[in-house]
Amino acid sequence: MGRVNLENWMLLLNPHAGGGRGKKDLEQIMDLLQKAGFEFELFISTYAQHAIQLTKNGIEKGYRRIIVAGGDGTLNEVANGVLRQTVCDPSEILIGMIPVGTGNDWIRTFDIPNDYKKAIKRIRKGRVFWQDVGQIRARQNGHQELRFFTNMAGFGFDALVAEKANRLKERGRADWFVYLQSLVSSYLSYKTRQVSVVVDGKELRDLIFSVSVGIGKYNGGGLLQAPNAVPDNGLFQVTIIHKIGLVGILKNLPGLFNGRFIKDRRVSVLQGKEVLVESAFELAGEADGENLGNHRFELTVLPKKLQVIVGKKAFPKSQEQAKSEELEGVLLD
Ligand SMILES: Nc1ncnc2c1ncn2[C@@H]1O[C@H](COP(=O)(O)OP(=O)(O)OP(=O)(O)O)[C@@H](O)[C@H]1O
Repeated sequence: MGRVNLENWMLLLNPHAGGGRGKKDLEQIMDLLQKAGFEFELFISTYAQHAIQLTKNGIEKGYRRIIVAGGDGTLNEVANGVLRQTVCDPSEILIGMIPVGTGNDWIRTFDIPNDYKKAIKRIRKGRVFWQDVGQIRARQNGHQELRFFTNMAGFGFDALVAEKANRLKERGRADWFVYLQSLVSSYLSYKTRQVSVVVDGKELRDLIFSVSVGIGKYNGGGLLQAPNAVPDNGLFQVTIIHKIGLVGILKNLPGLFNGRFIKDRRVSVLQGKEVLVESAFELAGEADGENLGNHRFELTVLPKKLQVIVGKKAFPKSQEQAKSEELEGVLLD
């Protein structure tokens, strides 16, 4: 027996996710959801950022439960739709995730399996978590952009890798090597910049290779860039990699997969509610793998802003989580 209410879901699918896997697997996903007893209406994104508008439309129609079938970028757009709409309080919306993407980094922190059937089982179980959301104000070509993110934002090298990976994805590539290839080619073209990072008022100014600001722990298709991030503690984990050479990067590669790289002397780890990343030079930025901005980024954490369905092993049970589970009743029968 499922614990979640199975009626009135919107299924928002990105056909482009996972290099076209969304389109290819649409029938299979719908079939599995029907077999699991879900009643849903299908919404398909037809262009980049369309899922923001589709989410707003669905909420206007009365939907309060959303299944996202896509990758981190699709979840990002849905979160932006939920937080920008004005019909209801965002806390009324429940989000479940079926991973169809390439990197699928959000699910790694939140214990959602890659297998569709198992992911749907998790949604049926309906274990609710109130996750923090990042708000980012970026300046690009003189105008301000406002974007929310659910997993991680990256600046400098990180963002260049995301930019190159997105270009490869646009050409239909969706394997893990997309990130590896982007990593290598980014290194060859990247210039370390003088960057100022201000975390809760304290400034660090240095030649910086990359800055990651995490709510979740993983980025770039499984790299543990913010190993100590706790997604409901109201704090970003900020990982700064200072100037580093190729030998240093290669030495730290295994550590990027298990989080040990943060012990390197060229790495600083900070925590805070507000982060400002700024450079006089062009500095690439990304949030949940989507590119944005190029000079100045203001980030603010919005504590426990989004209600998502997670797996049991998402993290050790904190007091906050126990409290959030009490609130589950709101969305149950
Ligand atoms: N119909 C569409 N055609 C082209 N692009 C689309 C369409 N619908 C959505 N998009 C765009 O697809 C991009 C990639 O989506 P998403 O991030 O979900 O998948 P992914 O990149 O394969 O996975 P991940 O981010 O987990 O690596 C998003 O930037 C989104 O704006």
